[in-house]
Amino acid sequence: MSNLPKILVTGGSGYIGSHVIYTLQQTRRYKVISLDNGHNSHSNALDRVSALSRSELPENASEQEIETTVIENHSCDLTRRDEIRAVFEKYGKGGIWGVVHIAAYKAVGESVEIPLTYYENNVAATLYLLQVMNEFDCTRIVYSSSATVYGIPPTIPIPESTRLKADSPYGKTKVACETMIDDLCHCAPLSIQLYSRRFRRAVPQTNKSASHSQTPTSKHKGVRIDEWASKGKTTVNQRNTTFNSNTTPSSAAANRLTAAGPAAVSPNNTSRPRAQSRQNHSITRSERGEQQQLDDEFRLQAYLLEQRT
Ligand SMILES: O=c1ccn([C@@H]2O[C@H](COP(=O)(O)OP(=O)(O)O[C@H]3O[C@H](CO)[C@@H](O)[C@H](O)[C@H]3O)[C@@H](O)[C@H]2O)c(=O)[nH]1
Repeated sequence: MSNLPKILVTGGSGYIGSHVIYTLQQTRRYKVISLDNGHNSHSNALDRVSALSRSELPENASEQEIETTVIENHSCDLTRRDEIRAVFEKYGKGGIWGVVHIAAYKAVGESVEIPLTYYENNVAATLYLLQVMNEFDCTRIVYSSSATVYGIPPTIPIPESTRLKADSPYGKTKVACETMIDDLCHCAPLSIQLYSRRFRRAVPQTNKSASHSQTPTSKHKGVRIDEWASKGKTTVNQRNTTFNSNTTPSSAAANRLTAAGPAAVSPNNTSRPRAQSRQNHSITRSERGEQQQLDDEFRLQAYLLEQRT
C-alpha cells in the first residue's frame, strides 16, 4: 500500500464528489478512496476522472504520482455502521487521513414525503460515520452541507451570519448534521478538524427539479457559497466566495451530465427515495476551465487542513 495520505470521499461518484476527487488528484498528494452506494450515480464516473487525471501527469511522473490517480472504490451503505467499519478496517487505525462527507439524499420535495428515510440516511449515516471515524482515530472531516439550512433567506447573496431556518426535512437533516459535528468539535476542541460548506446550486429555470427548488432565479447572476470552518471552539477561517453563473456546479453539470440508465429505485417503493435520473458525472478536458474556481476552493481547503495538522 502507498504512503500517500488517504482521503475518503463519501458520495464520490456523484456530482460534487467526482469533482472533489478530481481536484484532490490534481494535487498529486493524496490517495483517494471513494465510498458510494450508487443510488444516484455510476461508478464509471470514477473511471473517467481517473483517466483524465492520468492523462494530465507529466511524462516523468513518479510511481507515487501515478498512484494518486487510482481511486479505490467501495460500495457501502452508510446506514450500516458495520459496512462503514469494514472499509475503515481495511486501512487500520489512523489509516484514513481525512473524510469528505458528501453522500446524502438531496431532493427537497421528496424529503417532505418520506422524512424518516431522509433522517435515517442523512443524519443517522453521518452519526455512524463519525462514530467509526472516532474508532479509527480519523479526526478530519469536510462536511458537504447545503444552503437549504437557511430556508428562504432574507437576502441574496446569503451572508454566513444568516440564521438557520431550514423549512424542509432535507434542510433540517443538514442542520442536524452541522449541529452534531459542531458539538463534537466542542467536546474535543483540540483534535477534531472540520470544514463545513453550504452549497447552493444554480440551475436554469427550465431545469428545475424537486431537489433544486431553492435555487435562485436567473436574475441572480452570482451564487454565494458561504463557508465556515472551526477547529474546536475557534473559527479559524471565514470567507465568502461568489461564483458567477458560468462556474456554478450545476451549470457545469448541465453541460457535463448525460442521463444514463433507469432510476435505481422503483417509484412504487415509497420507503426508499427515488434516484434522480442516474447520471454520468464525467469530466472532460474542455470543461476543466469552467470548474477551475471550484477546484481552487477545494485545493485551498486541503491546504488549510494540512497547515493545521
Ligand atoms: O445514502 C447514500 C446516498 C447517496 N449516495 C451517493 O452520494 C452521491 C451524491 O451525489 P449527487 O446525488 O450527485 O449529489 P450532489 O449534487 O453531489 O449533492 C451533494 O450536494 C448537496 C448540496 O447541493 C449536498 O447537500 C449533498 O450532501 C450532496 O449529496 C451519489 O453518488 C449517490 O449515489 C450514497 O453513496 N449513499
